[in-house]
Amino acid sequence: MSEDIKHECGLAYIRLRKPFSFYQQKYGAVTYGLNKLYLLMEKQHNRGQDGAGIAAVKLNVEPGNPFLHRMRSCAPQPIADIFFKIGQEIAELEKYQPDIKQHPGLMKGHLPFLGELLLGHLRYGTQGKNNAEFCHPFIKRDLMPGKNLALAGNFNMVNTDELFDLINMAPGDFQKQSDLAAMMEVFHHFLSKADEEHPNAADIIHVLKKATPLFDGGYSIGALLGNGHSFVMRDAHGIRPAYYYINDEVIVAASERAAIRTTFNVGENEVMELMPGTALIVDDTGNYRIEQILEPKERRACSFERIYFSRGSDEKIYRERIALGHHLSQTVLDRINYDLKNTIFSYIPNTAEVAFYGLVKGMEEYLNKIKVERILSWGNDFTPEKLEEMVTRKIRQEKIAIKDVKLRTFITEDANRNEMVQHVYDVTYGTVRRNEDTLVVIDDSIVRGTTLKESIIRMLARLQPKKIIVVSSAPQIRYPDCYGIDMSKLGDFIAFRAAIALLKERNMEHVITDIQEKIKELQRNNQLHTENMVRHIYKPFTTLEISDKIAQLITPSELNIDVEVIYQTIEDLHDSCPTNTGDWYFTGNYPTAGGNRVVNKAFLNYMEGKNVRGY
Ligand SMILES: NC(=O)CC[C@H](N)C(=O)O
Repeated sequence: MSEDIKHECGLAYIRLRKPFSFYQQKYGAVTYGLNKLYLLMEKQHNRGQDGAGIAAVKLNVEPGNPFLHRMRSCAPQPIADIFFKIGQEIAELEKYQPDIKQHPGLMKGHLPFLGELLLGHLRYGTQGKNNAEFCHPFIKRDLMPGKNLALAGNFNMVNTDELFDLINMAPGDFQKQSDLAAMMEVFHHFLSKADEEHPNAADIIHVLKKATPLFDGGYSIGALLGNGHSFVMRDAHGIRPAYYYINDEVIVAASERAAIRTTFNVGENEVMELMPGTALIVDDTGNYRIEQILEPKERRACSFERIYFSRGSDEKIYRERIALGHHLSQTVLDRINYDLKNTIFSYIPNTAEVAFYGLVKGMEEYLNKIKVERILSWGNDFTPEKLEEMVTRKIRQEKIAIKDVKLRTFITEDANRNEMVQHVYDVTYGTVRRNEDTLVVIDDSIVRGTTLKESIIRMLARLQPKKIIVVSSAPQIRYPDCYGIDMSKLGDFIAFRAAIALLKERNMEHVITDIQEKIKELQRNNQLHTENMVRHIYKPFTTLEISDKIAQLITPSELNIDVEVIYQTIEDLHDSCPTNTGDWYFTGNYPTAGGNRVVNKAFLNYMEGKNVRGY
């Protein structure tokens, strides 16, 4: 990936079903649960690097003793920071009682985070600031254990303000900025009512059925209650991912299947997908149920999870990324006029590597077909040399682009800055034959196109290829995300800028102002949610015209080199990733009503020069 899309948040939930002595005896570690939580979080660290947090609830604590603990960190390595602190606490205990780890009961009493219920979170903020205060889990304390709540999730709400209104609450300055705060208040509102009806035994299903219909957004959330109950739930469209694994000893849930597999060393089919609209609910005795809370709606699981966010070590995701690359091979062959001798294939490190293998596989299939055809056409007319030359022909693949460590340039604003910025990537010299070879490089998506322009294209041009073709394994990103990816400003998207540039070139600027007027009218009538007006910006053009404009925009003006861009088609995306059909950032088809509101608002913000998110 040439530029950071702020990923998704990551969720990690563990419920220990046995007493601590069990884990101490079986695994020699009273901290078994915490160790697993650490692994489960670390294996998903790609999902959020603004900060991390954990919460723990202890079961059967004597009244008067604390049972809910939480720690959050925004340190550069937040997960390590949290668990290092816990390690220090253990070391401190051992200083005075060297064999305390042999006494599970004592450990539980002394170590705050040694709880049977554990919740971990990795954050990339989509609302509020990126400091520790906004890191999950949020907690709500109460004298009644059943009204204590720790909440964390991977989500973005598009109706944060409305949520406070719906429960008749005036949010404070901090709360206003946070969708998690809004969600917390909604849950707590219904939880408190239910707790009053059934003290310390609120019916979670009832609470979820009351609270979740109010949420407009994509979400997977985890919660611990002070009385030892807990749940994990996923939105009705399945926009955000959630998986779980259950055995006699533990109940586990996380955002990524591969993280659970690795942490608990279990098979693909042992880890289940938490289906859209359902909740995994665990009571204070460790019994669980999967309950359909919301009627499942059309499945629109986020396709970016497969293209880029989730780790490619998942066996299905790996195959899907291969398919993404493979689907592009025919278009690439056409573009290079089937001239494989003079074409070099490469990729932008590191996430595009798997799609690259898929692309190369497609090329190999073509080459093998040609080899067979040629050899057959020779009949008996060949020499060993001729045959050898033919069978040893290969697709030329090189590691050309190299991602360097982040260059924190000390020069920020002067002319030298561009010179510095281009060194974010480097190239391998001596791979390309000057003015003869075409370079094909695949990336998983192009959002702003700035890194491509400022660094990658400039660097690749130093090798003096005849042509550079940039291939994107994702389709054109045309519309903002509002369900958990921090990609919300229209003016940032190179596809949007290309469409605007084309409108201007062709004297069609009236389209832009017409749309603005129509959106304003919708706004006046409270109808912003009814239609995605930004679609009309792209309508006059074919996808190819926009791709060509993008190619121009990412070519630095001083470079005298031919640059082309090829994008994945929507159809091939769906064919490659059949279970994750969520594609609103490519098509503008938002699964929830709030989506249209966000995209229309994003357009107004763009027109008014406001650099703020559309939700
Ligand atoms: N990426 C996410 O899932 C973000 C979660 C939440 N909206 C926050 O900003 O904290």
